[in-house]
Amino acid sequence: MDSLIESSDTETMLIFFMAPLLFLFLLSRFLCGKPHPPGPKGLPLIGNMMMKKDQLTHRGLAKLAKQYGGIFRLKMGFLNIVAVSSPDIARQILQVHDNIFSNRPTTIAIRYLTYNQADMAFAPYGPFWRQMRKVCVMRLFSRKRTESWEAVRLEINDMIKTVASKTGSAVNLSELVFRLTRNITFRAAFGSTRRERQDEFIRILQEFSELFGAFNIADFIPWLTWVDPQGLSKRFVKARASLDLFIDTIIDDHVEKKTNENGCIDNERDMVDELLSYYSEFKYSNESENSQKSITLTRNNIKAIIMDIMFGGTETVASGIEWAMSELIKSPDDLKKVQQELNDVVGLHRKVEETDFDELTYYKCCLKEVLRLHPPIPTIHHQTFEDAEVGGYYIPAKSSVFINTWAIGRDKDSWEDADIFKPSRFLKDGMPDYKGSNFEFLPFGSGRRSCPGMQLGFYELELAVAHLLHCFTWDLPNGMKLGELDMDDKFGLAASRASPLIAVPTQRLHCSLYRKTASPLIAVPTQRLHCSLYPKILI
Ligand code: HEM
Repeated sequence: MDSLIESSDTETMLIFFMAPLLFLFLLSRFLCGKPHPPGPKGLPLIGNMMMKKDQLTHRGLAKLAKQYGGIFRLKMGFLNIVAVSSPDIARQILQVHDNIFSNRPTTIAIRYLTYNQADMAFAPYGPFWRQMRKVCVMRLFSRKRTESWEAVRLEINDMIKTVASKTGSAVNLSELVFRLTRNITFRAAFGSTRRERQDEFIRILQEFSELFGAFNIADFIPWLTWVDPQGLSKRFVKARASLDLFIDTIIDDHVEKKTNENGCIDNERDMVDELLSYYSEFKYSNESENSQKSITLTRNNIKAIIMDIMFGGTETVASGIEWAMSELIKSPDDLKKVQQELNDVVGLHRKVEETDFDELTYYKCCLKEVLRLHPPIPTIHHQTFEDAEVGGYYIPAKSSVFINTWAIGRDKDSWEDADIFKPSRFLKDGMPDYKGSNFEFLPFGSGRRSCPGMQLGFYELELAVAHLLHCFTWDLPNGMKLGELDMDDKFGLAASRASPLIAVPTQRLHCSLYRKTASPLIAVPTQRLHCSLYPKILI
């Protein structure tokens, strides 16, 4: 009897809780009148969570798009995911309905490790994000901030010297370029000091990277957050504590330097100096958009922005350089054309300079082709503020939207021989550019949340690859044939090569051009003229 009462109680409870939800669901469908996008059928409650991990990568999603179309839906527990791989739907999301789709989805790891979205990349779309973006674009990534551009040149110089010392032997190019971009970002963010602590910082970044990528069931079934079944919380706390320890000492040093020197000397300013100046320059308030507004950055803001730069600007650029070298080594005709162009425009008696790029037409086509085939961030993640309608489908508020730029760059309707490396396609007039106005080519995204570091990132890519190709010719090691070069990618923060790129450099350009400082001129003087002609001036 008791159990009968209990079961009928449970049913009543279920009806009590479920009925309003069902009613709201039917009401929203009635009001909206549009169907959800198609997609694979899932199980009750968990939806498509049993899908294999690789089905959720850019390649897996592209496969599903062949079955369900350019927009489809996945249900992961309580989370609604919409995957897009059609240029036209991407345009509707990033341009036509940009205001509705400008939020970023977050996870428990992201929220904790960004000090509750105190950064720019994950800040909710709104006045705070706008201010943070203004600070970053105007003060950190601007072309006027010559220190960042100088950091790129200095570190590339060092990298070339390292390669020159290894000519004739196999070089792990992947490792080399990842070290290069980490060094550039570290120098731009913290200045040239503190190098001895760089390894410590890299270990912190690696732990952050693992935690960002870890599958956390509580992200999909929120009531499991309190249970923390995978025990991730302890790792989050430890990772953030080690970042606090690391950056707090750097911030303290900068504050001390500022106090001692009564402000920094302009050409010594690193990104931490720039951010510190926002302690006093602005005061942020939550007032309306048009009111007089200012921003004060807290230590947490500074730490979170520095991590944005480390994650946004390191693996992305390294992956671009690594793929450019891979594609060109695999395609000797294109490599020959690029090196001939470098000979014609630059010659072999000086280093390639930024001013040469306008004339390096074929080289620039190669870089665009690399970004088309291997966009470093292969899926861009956005989130809806409110219910929306796209492509005739209903997209509920708070859906995560994954724009598969990897699949879009290989879309057969937009690109001839879409899977083939063919830089010459970009020689034709009217070909899409990478800057965000062509939706069949979106390596830096488009619209409000597009990449603010595009100019700096492209400069690093352009300069590093040009130097590597101008100074050296590259061959595969141990007689490896071109067809044997593995071109698989792996899914992480950036879609880098699955296996490292190893190649053997042979010198083309004299590397004395890459000496850090010219060696001093030493000579022995013998007198010709009598020195009384140069009397000391008597005061
Ligand atoms: C080849 C190099 C790079 C590529 C391909 C790249 C690509 C991207 C993409 C696709 C996005 C997302 C756009 C969207 O959501 O619509 C993004 C955002 C972002 N990138 Fe980059 N990026 C590169 C270099 C950099 C560099 C050098 C930095 C900083 C130093 C940087 C900082 C950021 C930040 C902070 C965001 C978030 C912007 C926001 O949410 O408002 N990126 N990037």
